[in-house]
Amino acid sequence: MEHRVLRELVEKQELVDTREVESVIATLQCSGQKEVNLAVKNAKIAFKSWSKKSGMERSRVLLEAARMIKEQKDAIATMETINNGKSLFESRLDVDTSWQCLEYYAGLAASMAGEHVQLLGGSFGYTRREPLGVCVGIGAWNYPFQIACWKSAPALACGNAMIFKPSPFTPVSALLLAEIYTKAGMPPGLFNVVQGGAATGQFLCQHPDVAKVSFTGSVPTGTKVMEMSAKGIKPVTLELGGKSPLIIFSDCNLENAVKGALVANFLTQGQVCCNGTRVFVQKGIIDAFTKEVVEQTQRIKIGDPLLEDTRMGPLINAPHLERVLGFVKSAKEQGATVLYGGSLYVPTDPKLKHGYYMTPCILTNCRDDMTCVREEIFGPVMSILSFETEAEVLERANASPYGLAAGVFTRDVQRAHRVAAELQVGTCYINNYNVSPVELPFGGYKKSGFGRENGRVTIEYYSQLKTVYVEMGDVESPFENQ
Ligand SMILES: NC(=O)C1=CN([C@@H]2O[C@H](COP(=O)(O)OP(=O)(O)OC[C@H]3O[C@@H](n4cnc5c(N)ncnc54)[C@H](O)[C@@H]3O)[C@@H](O)[C@H]2O)C=CC1
Ligand SMILES: NCCCC(=O)O
Repeated sequence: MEHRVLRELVEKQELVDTREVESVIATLQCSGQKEVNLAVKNAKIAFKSWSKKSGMERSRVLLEAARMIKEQKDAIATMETINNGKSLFESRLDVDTSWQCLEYYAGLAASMAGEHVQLLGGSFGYTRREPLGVCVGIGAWNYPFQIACWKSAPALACGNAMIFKPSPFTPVSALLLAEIYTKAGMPPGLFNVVQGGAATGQFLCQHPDVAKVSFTGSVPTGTKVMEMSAKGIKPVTLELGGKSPLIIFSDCNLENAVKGALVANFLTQGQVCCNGTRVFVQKGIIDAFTKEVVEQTQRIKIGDPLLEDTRMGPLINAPHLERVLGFVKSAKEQGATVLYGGSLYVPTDPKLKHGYYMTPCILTNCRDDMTCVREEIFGPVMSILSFETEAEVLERANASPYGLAAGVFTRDVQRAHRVAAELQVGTCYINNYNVSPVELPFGGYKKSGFGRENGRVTIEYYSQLKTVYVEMGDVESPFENQ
């Protein structure tokens, strides 16, 4: 189905049938080498005119696109829910952080500047911050629209062109973004969407005219993307997986800590890279905390994600559901206690009965060496671990190959900052979790990747610095009068 048609159906609310489990919402063709070459060729042409525009001109187009996204928020969110399965409530939040990202980089587009340096004898130098060229964005399936915006907004603001490949599991919403960008005034070809899986991704990474790759996905695929990019000496941004710790001290505000733990584990059915799935709770409050967490988790409304009061929809697909349930099974085998959930969920609505639903899971009696505590599950499974001292919990929290995020709940302000400084992670939340204001950089340490999305610093990842030396005197040559 052509995407314009799909969007019109959403606007007219004629997509009711997509609530039928396993119904086809769109059929799209994979892009092969030929289509990738064409996309790169068109992007190169568009780059020529776009990169010559002033920052203010680029800013106006991005602001118009942000306005259109805001205006079409409900239609885009509905599409995203159909695309991914997350609740409509959450899709709306994703659309908000998407237009906010465009607005933010529109604001920075005109401020891209170099510096002026005075040198001996009146000579001077200056630097110019210049775009890279044709950038590639490769996205995961958990935040399809948001990832497309978080990658394209800074790239385009800096004067680059972008070719974006969404995950083949969620191919639709990036197309809406392409339409919006074009209507907002971007030259055709400046933001291209190509569809496909690993092969298409490889064509993109290996293309000699691609200047940079920004990737969101798993560590094994990120490794391959980096290898391919290394062959072409291309810079990469890697937003990879995680197994983040959430540390709850006994002096915390318990009510907030419980809410934080749910937000850290159950958004988007737990399929969030930065989730705080290793929940370390200080011994004195572990019983009170666990009781309240279980009570609140039991109340999460699971079901049709298009309904206003649903907070948990289905997982992305059947193999992934099986994989997540497999982690729960192995946790039990290794001695963990399933205090709540962790099983297949069959909604009462007969249309949903074959959906990929599961109940959110709380595991206790966990040890650091268990698979559920060491490996990224990417599903709604929270492991609760007990600790006694700050030094002990820091050592255990950092004992992971990942370093995407962490959280700490405490009323002791000095401890909060001390712990944040010691945690080996790219983002640390104090007394909250999983809030992603676009003004703040987001990205990982260790195997969770490098480079950043959002924040002012991302301008540096989508531009390069040229130094210009200006001689105000004569050339002094060592070869003169020899
Ligand atoms: N740090 C972050 O910001 C985020 C990280 N993730 C991580 O992503 C994973 C889940 O997402 P998935 O889509 O399953 O990851 P994935 O690594 O399987 O796929 C990600 C993207 O790479 C493409 N791809 C697959 N093989 C490729 C290859 N050889 N060359 C180039 N591209 C290729 C896929 O088609 C998809 O678009 C989890 O591990 C999660 O932690 C997910 C979202 C955000
Ligand atoms: N809004 C949080 C982004 C995290 C992720 O892409 O998984």
